[in-house]
Amino acid sequence: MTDVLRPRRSVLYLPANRESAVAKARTLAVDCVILDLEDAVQPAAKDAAREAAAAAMQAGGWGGREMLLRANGLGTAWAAADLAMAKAAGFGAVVVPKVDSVDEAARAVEMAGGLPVWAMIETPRGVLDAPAIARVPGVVALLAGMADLAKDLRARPDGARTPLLYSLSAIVVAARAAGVMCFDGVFTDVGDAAGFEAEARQSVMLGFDGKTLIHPSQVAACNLVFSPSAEDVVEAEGLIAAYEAGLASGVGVTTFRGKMVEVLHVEEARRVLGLAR
Ligand SMILES: CC(C)(COP(=O)(O)OP(=O)(O)OC[C@H]1O[C@@H](n2cnc3c(N)ncnc32)[C@H](O)[C@@H]1OP(=O)(O)O)[C@@H](O)C(=O)NCCC(=O)NCCSC(=O)C[C@H](O)C(=O)O
Ligand SMILES: [Mg+2]
Repeated sequence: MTDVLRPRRSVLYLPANRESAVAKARTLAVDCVILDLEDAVQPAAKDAAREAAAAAMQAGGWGGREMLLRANGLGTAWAAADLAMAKAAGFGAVVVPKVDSVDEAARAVEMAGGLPVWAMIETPRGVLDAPAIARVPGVVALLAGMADLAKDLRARPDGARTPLLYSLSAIVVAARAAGVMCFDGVFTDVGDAAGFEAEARQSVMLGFDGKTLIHPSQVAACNLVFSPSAEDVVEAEGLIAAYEAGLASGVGVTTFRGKMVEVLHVEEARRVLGLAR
């Protein structure tokens, strides 16, 4: 069972075998850490990286950060050992790349041995099957992999990610329909702070719960953009108070700051307050 009100704004990837990054991640204000064994680790280093990931977990020092392992794809020779280690070493969940179908999602859940699965949607087929993948019991989140997806689509994303918007929204719709979480893909230009912030704001607008990151410089902006602001909290409290005043006077619909308020707005306002807390 996943705690839906636990903030998961910033989800940082790092190569499991890069010692300086592992040490740095323990000091960063990230909500989730993904030790990567897949694309950030070259084939010859896979076994050593798996050992490094286990050692990093056993050494501790991760505080309240949620710890995930990104395993290699299920079709590889490394996946079974990756997932067995994740369970044995005490990771909180596993990220499974390139999940293409319901069958593959079900296999991931089985191989994860009870650990929650965050399924990566990063192939055209994965996008089309995302609604069914998200409903597989044991899958608790969809993770957008927009670099792989753009490659497979032969898309050339602009600053507004125009050719990817269909897929990004499809991932959010699939996740929300199934009641699981969803996280946006990475922004690869680590030197472009303004570009990162703009993309993170677009993630929020699309409905994602958080964003995956690749560099410490992206953490603070991500947390800020995905946190309810002080104004959001004041707005939510005012809206709930207005709705409750309406109920007390016998009406189920009222206005707040000139806009209609119904129970659905109150539900969203309560979610915002829960997150802010
Ligand atoms: C992108 C990087 C390769 C850049 O590396 P580098 O230029 O060496 O970074 P810096 O010199 O600026 O690093 C400064 C210090 O910060 C630490 N660091 C860097 N990145 C991280 C990180 N991700 N987490 C924690 N700490 C980090 C460095 O170790 C330096 O520390 P120190 O020496 O003590 O000062 C690099 O940032 C990187 O490797 N990022 C993560 C790459 C990764 O994990 N990729 C896989 C996931 S993304 C993906 O696969 C896409 C997806 O699947 C899709 O299809 O879209
Ligand atoms: Mg990928």
